[in-house]
Amino acid sequence: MMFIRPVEHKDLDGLMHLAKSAGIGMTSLPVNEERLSRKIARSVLSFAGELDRADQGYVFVLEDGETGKLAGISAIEAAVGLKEPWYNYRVGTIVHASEELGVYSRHETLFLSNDHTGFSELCSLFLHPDFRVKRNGGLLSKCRFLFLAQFPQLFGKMVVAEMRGVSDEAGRSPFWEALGRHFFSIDFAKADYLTGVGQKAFVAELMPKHPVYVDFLPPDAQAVIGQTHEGTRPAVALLEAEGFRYEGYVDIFDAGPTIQSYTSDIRAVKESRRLPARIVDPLPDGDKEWHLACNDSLSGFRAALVECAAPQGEFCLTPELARALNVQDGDHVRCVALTPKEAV
Ligand SMILES: NC(=[NH2+])NCCC[C@H](N)C(=O)O
Repeated sequence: MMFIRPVEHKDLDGLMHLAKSAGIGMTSLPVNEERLSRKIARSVLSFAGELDRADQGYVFVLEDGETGKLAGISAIEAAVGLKEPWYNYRVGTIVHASEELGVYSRHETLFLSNDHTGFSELCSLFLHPDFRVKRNGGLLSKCRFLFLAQFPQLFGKMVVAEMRGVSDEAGRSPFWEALGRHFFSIDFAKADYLTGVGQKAFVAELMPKHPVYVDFLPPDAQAVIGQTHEGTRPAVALLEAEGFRYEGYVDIFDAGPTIQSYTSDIRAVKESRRLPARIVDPLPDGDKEWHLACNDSLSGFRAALVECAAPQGEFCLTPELARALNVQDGDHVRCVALTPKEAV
């Protein structure tokens, strides 16, 4: 059985293995033992409640219960931008009008913003290719919503996710070539890597200081503003089904969209319920659908998928599931249907 738990120090080898299969370009999972152990250590301290909000990052791993292998990773930053500025472009409007001359023109304009300061961020999702089957991606991504629902005090009122923007196979981003390139004089991949590993001072030093009129960018750069990289579209669809929306914020480097939702409006947060667990074997009959379930514990957090009938007043688990979630009969679990009803 596949289940989710917080990352632990013993997972370093497993993470290195995942990082190798992710290849370059996945900046949140560098093939670098030192960085990965730092990432683990920070998460372990976060789950233990020993860090300030500005430093907290929660990393989850998907474990194959039979083999003990790590199948994937996902994470939430508690609050971005509280130590260093967090940047986006807001795609806004400037109107130039002169009644006297009978001129009215409206210009899409990119404004550098720190508007997402203090928001929580979904990040670092990676599922090993061998495990890209059977709802594993959904479990890895959506377990974070049960965690948000269970521990709202740890997170911001809004959750954002930065989606990868358009670039070609060689990693060339039309938006970067049109804009960033002139100011940073390095490749997109290098700039992306540096911010990914937390070296961000150069952004403040080198970013253009004035709003950028979109009309003045070449057409291929204009065309990718707010557009998602092909490979990332399934992730966008999954988050949109949970209520995430594009609200006009894009990445400063590749202009990929940032999608966002009020934490309490996320479908899986809003619809999740806390119910007493009942351990039974077999599960009661009825029209079965997939549910996400998690236990009540912060440092011992566990989540898994259960195929069961819509729960009525209690949540029925097999002994095997109860072991995976580390719950006893009568403990509480939080649960929600995996897929929104309208998507079935
Ligand atoms: N694709 C990128 N690496 N963009 C730059 C980082 C953007 C991110 N919002 C930050 O401020 O850290």
